[in-house]
Amino acid sequence: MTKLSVNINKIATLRNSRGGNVPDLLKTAKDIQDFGGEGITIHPRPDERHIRYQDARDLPAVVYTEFNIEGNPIKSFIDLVLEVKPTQVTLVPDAEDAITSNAGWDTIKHRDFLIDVIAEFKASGIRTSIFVDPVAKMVEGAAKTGTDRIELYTEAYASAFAKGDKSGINPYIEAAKMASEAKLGINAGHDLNLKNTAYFKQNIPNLLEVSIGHALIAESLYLGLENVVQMYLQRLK
Ligand SMILES: CC(=O)[C@@H](O)[C@H](O)COP(=O)(O)O
Ligand SMILES: NCC(=O)COP(=O)(O)O
Repeated sequence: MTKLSVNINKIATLRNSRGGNVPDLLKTAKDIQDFGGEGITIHPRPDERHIRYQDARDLPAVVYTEFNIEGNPIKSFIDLVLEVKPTQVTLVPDAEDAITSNAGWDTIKHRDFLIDVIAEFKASGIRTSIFVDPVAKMVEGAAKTGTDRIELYTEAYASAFAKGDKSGINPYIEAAKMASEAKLGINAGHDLNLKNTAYFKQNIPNLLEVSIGHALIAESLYLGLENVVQMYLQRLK
């Protein structure tokens, strides 16, 4: 069983673009779960361009499924996660100015740092996951950090799939096998969408969770557009 955790960063992007509270992030999180979503993911970035730290504090009041907070474990992020105590924290090594996450951890270079941070989160009862590329050495390194899970960074798979190249799944199959042997749980995310998610799931049997945001929100716009245009036309008759 693979859980769908919906990343709501883009709802916050839209809200912040106008000030005010439209769309309402908390209501959206509640509705997503009422519609069957099995988790809510947020990725507060240091510049708070979409999710604000206050959103992370407010969301537990409405999140009744799994709450996953992703981010680079700088001090303010660590303090926030320890205060909010989500179900899971996913550590992502992104630079402050990155447009989006663009690489997994070097789990060899940063092993000691990861060991310390992961121990701190686990001592607070928070499940840990670390974002990694599907590279054998990085999965091996992850297993030595004490993390509960890894999140496989799926951008390379998604980009190959979009070009019709299904062999992009192969490194993920190998990485997932290694992770399972090392008793690591497997999550995945980044650029998954309605076209490429089923094939990924079919090939990664132990996939515990996917977090999907950018495409899911864009697809929701496309799939809802006809209905809403028609509703406006009704009001203008
Ligand atoms: C960790 C990851 O894969 C990202 O996809 C991220 O959570 C999305 O962040 P943005 O919404 O800021 O692009
Ligand atoms: N961890 C990945 C995530 O939360 C969403 O990534 P994306 O679907 O916005 O690319």
